[in-house]
Amino acid sequence: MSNPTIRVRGLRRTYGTGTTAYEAVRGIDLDVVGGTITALLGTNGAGKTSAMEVIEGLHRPDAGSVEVLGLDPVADRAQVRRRVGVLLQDSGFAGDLSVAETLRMWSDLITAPRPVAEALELLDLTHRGDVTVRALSGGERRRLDLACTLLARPEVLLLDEPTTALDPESRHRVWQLVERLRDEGATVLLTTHYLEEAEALADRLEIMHAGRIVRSGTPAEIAEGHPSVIRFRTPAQAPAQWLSDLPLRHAANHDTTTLEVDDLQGVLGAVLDRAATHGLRLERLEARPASLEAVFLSIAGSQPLSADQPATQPAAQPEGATR
Ligand SMILES: Nc1ncnc2c1ncn2[C@@H]1O[C@H](COP(=O)(O)OP(=O)(O)OP(=O)(O)O)[C@@H](O)[C@H]1O
Repeated sequence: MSNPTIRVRGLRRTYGTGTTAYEAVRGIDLDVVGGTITALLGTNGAGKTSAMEVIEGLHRPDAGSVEVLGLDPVADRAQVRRRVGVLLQDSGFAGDLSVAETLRMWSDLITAPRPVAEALELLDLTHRGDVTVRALSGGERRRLDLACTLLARPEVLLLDEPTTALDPESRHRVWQLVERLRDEGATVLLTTHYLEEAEALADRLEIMHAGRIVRSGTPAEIAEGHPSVIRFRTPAQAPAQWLSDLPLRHAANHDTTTLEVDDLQGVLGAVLDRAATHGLRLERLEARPASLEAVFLSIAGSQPLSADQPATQPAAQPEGATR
């Protein structure tokens, strides 16, 4: 295999020093092959942004190494900047410039930029070109962020939560755009909290928990071995034990019947046959294959700390509050 476009080995990042030191990234290895999309997923506070910031060259690693396009993102910053597009979680724009002016200002800094009109069109912002940045919605501002990132036609895209704050339609469009850029040859590493999108669109997933990568692989490889789920409203007239001889991993039977199964098609067929035989209507019937959600629940429920970790931990935080 040729060298990966992004190569990370033994990456560690610590905040603070001495007794207040906290190691947010605890030795991760990561390869992103050229022309693919990798999604870095994780529980809240897992260390995704802390790792991305080192890969982006905003911080030096405390240990380990990062190479992007064979270059060191800090030491070779000037070369890396020309070839790598970075989308941070928050970026500052001058609120009183218009959308088109903002893009023109950025494009003046770039050799051979993508035309501003094309960048506006890619992010569905053409009709907002004359609006001041201050007047944009959160989702439009995020799209402007991404438009600025794409001006330089980067070979590598490092995107920290590109679809956060977007409505479902815009999210869908951004994912289509990211896929298209990948198909044109770009290499993409992104973080996201949207598991279904990552599952459907990323070539490879890396799941972080408590500073480490705990699962890696294609979406199918990662979901493998986790149960599929059949769910329906429990029919009032169902005879006792009508499903008890089916090969179920687990069954919960309250107002809603939830069956965890390995053979989704086989068990679903048997359930439908029996419902027909007993004249039962299965309201709100759903059948879902093994999903990342199940993997996530099993990771989030696992012990977060192991013996070799430092004793100092940050105070408990509300969901989503990382800084
Ligand atoms: N500047 C900082 N000083 C101290 N601790 C920090 C700092 N930034 C992040 N942390 C801690 O490092 C850990 C990892 O944070 P990070 O933002 O990298 O996680 P994340 O996976 O991106 O989380 P989320 O999905 O919630 O955005 C968290 O426990 C966070 O509180």
